[in-house]
Amino acid sequence: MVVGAALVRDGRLLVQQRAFPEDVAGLWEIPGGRVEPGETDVEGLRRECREELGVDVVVGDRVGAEVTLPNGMLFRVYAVTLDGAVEPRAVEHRALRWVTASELVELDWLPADQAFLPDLLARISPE
Ligand SMILES: Nc1nc2c([nH]c(=O)n2[C@H]2C[C@H](O)[C@@H](COP(=O)(O)OP(=O)(O)OP(=O)(O)O)O2)c(=O)[nH]1
Repeated sequence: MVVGAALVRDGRLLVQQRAFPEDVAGLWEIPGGRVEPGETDVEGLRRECREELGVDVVVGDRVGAEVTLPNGMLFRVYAVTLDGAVEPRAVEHRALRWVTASELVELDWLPADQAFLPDLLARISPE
């Protein structure tokens, strides 16, 4: 299971640019990662947000449908909010951006993410 965070603030979604592995470096994704054995989705997503962004989050409702990744893993997205005043920073990634709806559709996304872009767009207030 892979979990992803849909973090929207002031009508913008937080996205991050992968630095590795080489075949996907430069592509954009939402924060998250693999759920470890013994973790719930919520625990895994909170851990990944601490590791990748250096922030605590509150995990809310599911966003969109589950997607099957090319490696066979399931990918689930959850709405999250920041828990505290710490600003997210790119710990493991090349860059972070808060994007509007029109910027979101222009990014080079990891291929699997195309499936839930409409659900992410629906979470961003119209410009
Ligand atoms: N975090 C994240 N992973 C995604 C997205 N879309 C997508 O296909 N993936 C895939 C890439 C990887 O195969 C898998 C999770 O990758 P990851 O590198 O973030 O997870 P992780 O931190 O647990 O990885 P690892 O270093 O332990 O291998 O999910 C996305 O939007 N966000």
